[in-house]
Amino acid sequence: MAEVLGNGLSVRELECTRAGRRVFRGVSFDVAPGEVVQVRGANGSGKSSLLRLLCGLLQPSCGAVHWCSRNIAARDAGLAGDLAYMGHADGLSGELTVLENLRFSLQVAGRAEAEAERTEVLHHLHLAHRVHEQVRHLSQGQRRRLNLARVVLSRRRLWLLDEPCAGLDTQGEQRFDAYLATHLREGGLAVVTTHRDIGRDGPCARALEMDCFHDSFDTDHRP
Ligand SMILES: Nc1ncnc2c1ncn2[C@@H]1O[C@H](COP(=O)(O)OP(=O)(O)OP(=O)(O)O)[C@@H](O)[C@H]1O
Repeated sequence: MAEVLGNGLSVRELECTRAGRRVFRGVSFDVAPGEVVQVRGANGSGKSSLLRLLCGLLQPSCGAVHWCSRNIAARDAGLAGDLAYMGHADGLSGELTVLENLRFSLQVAGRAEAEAERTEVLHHLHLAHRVHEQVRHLSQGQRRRLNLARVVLSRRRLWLLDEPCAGLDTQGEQRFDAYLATHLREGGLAVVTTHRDIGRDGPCARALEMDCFHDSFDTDHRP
């Protein structure tokens, strides 16, 4: 196996099979500190599946993911303590308020003390006036903003974000871009699925086209 990064994410010859069907194979790439990889591709090409493999929620049928040179399949690679994952489902409790949801997440992330920072981020994401409302009363875009607040405040090194801008308005997208830029500047890493052009002008931004990793006879995912 080719050498893996000692301080980042290394993906080698990754193959994904779901319900007995191969989704993709031969995916290899590295993400070093300060870099973002933008995962692109047609519907069903495996973008979400890739992210779930990267954080260990799915097991690969072939290949491996290494975090700081340790295989995440070993479960002791330290990935859980470094990872902020945003999936399609937001994982928020509709019964709890914005503040209660955030407090709970930050406690789990070991960042319960980040109160001043929390206030600032909520203000920046235009959620400050909704903190005592139940999350079930928020719009989809507001829920996405709250999820973004969770990711930002977790201060984890590795962001794995699945369509983080879905439902965000233009201002929300700009806020996301700003937080991502700060994260990278501070040495963070990110893998992001999105159809928007994020970070493409940055020196370390790279696109990963999932449509390149399918069997030629499998046309199910093609537009
Ligand atoms: N829970 C599941 N069980 C079995 N197969 C699944 C499951 N989830 C997704 N798949 C299949 O895996 C393939 C890739 O799906 P995935 O959601 O990763 O694609 P995607 O590129 O993220 O799609 P989209 O752009 O529509 O969100 C699809 O063919 C899909 O049918």
